[in-house]
Amino acid sequence: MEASVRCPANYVPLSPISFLERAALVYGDRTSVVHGSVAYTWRETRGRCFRLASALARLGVSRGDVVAVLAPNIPAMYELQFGVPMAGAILCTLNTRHDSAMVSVLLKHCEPKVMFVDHQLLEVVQGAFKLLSAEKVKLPLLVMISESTGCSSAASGNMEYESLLTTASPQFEIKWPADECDPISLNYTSGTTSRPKGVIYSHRGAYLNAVATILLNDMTAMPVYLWTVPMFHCNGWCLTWGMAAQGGTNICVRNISAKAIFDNIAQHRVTHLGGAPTVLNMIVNASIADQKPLPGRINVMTGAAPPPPNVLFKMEELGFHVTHSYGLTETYGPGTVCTWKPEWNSLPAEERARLKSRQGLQHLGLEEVDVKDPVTMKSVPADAKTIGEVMFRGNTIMCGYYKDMSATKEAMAGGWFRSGDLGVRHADGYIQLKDRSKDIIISGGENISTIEVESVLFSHPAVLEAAVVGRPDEHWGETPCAFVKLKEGSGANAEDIIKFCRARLPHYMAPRTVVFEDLPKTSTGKVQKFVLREKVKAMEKSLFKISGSKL
Ligand SMILES: Nc1ncnc2c1ncn2[C@@H]1O[C@H](COP(=O)(O)OP(=O)(O)OP(=O)(O)O)[C@@H](O)[C@H]1O
Repeated sequence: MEASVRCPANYVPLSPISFLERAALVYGDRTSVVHGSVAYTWRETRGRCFRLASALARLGVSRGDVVAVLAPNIPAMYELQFGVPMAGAILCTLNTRHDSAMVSVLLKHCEPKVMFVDHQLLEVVQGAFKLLSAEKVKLPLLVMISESTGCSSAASGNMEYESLLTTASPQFEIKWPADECDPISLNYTSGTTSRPKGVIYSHRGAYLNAVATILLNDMTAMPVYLWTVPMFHCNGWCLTWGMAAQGGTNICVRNISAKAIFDNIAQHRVTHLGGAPTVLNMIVNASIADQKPLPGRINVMTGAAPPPPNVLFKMEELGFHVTHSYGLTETYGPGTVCTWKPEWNSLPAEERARLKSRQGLQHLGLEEVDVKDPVTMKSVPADAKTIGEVMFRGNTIMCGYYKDMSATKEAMAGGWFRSGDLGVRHADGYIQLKDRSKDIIISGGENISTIEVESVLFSHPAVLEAAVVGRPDEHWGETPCAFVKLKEGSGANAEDIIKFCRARLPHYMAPRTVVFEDLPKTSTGKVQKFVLREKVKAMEKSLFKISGSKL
């Protein structure tokens, strides 16, 4: 329209760096980060991030460079989420469970200029550097993060985080993104189904997803957030930035256990936390000695894997308010939310848990989530039965896979981001995941949702954890094979478990084989089903098979 202008007065590229600037003004004296006996205010956190950015500039980091970090949820890890983008650089947070070989592969791919490493993970990085040196790959500058503040690590010959901050200038001019679509971070996928892919996030997407995640979490101002989600995973589902937006307090914990969760909730009067269903499972199976009464309302956001209804039910029994969200690294973490409707409160508890285990609809940052036939691109009918691929479209979809244009184009073909997840749509519009396309079992021409079978297994009183994969079968193609970890002291056998499932599922969906053992998981709480499938093949002859059982 005439006289409508775009100028600095009415247009500023979106960036979550602005959350920190505002937090230091609005919440300056309030506690920003707590880790053991260490605590900072928002003014101090901003000051430390300035020093970090100016130290990075002194080390030669400039716009567009990658800075990597391998560290658990500690204050330095939080500060890097702001300090690195303030220097104009791109933060690459690596998974703390990776070994030297995987770290070396990822470092070779992302070519960081500087690498920060927690002192407990130094050996992993040293191993990775050795491998890179053997390949004559240029190594990044290494900065070690020590446990105690201000200590020097001259002995190891590396720079040290606190010393770097102490000697850095507190003055720094933030290198704001020239364009809001400039990259802010590089996140590798969990590697559940294949080799991790490098997902590029923009300042704009990070800003929008942080705001959407705050809203879906019911986060009002000044929440107290317990960090049970790794900050390396999708920048802590974008809440590293979101906590600054709301002037919250970040409670950092190096190692997560049920005891640590209950202790920190009580000590800091935690209002929010998040976690994959494995974390929820840890909470509901906590020993009586580890449990403590909840000091008030606690909102828990779960996602990253399908939450079994039985686990949701037990969380509710303990008094937690769980919000279920679903997404991928490619959607900046949370992408949908199972928005809770007040009229559901009066339903029986099992029904409430069943409704909540659905993945819901897009959050505010996305335009649309749909379940489509991947070939015709037609939406499936909302009949809760027809399976299609879950696809997304909107402003919080990744910019692309780093250095992989063909994978980027393939993932976004047809104007939608293709998740590789299979789902259905219910009559009320909510979507529900049935499986990953790589995990679904096809038995005698019927699709078997491993998520559905696992939900039943989780409701068995003796089962602590369960995962189902297809076992090759000459006649049926595949039959379900359950890997089960039992609760301590419980004595269920394979026959009990198969009978239990047969009483609750169509016969063909019930496992025909049960293997008792620990489940291999990624550090983001997903079961590595490809490992289980390999085991099924390798153990083919020695597996327990219920004698005479027929589909
Ligand atoms: N709420 C949820 N319910 C069911 N599954 C979920 C939920 N949230 C996430 N997931 C699963 O996690 C996947 C996304 O995981 P992530 O991006 O961390 O990497 P990955 O897919 O596990 O790794 P890779 O792509 O390297 O195999 C989704 O595609 C989906 O299968």
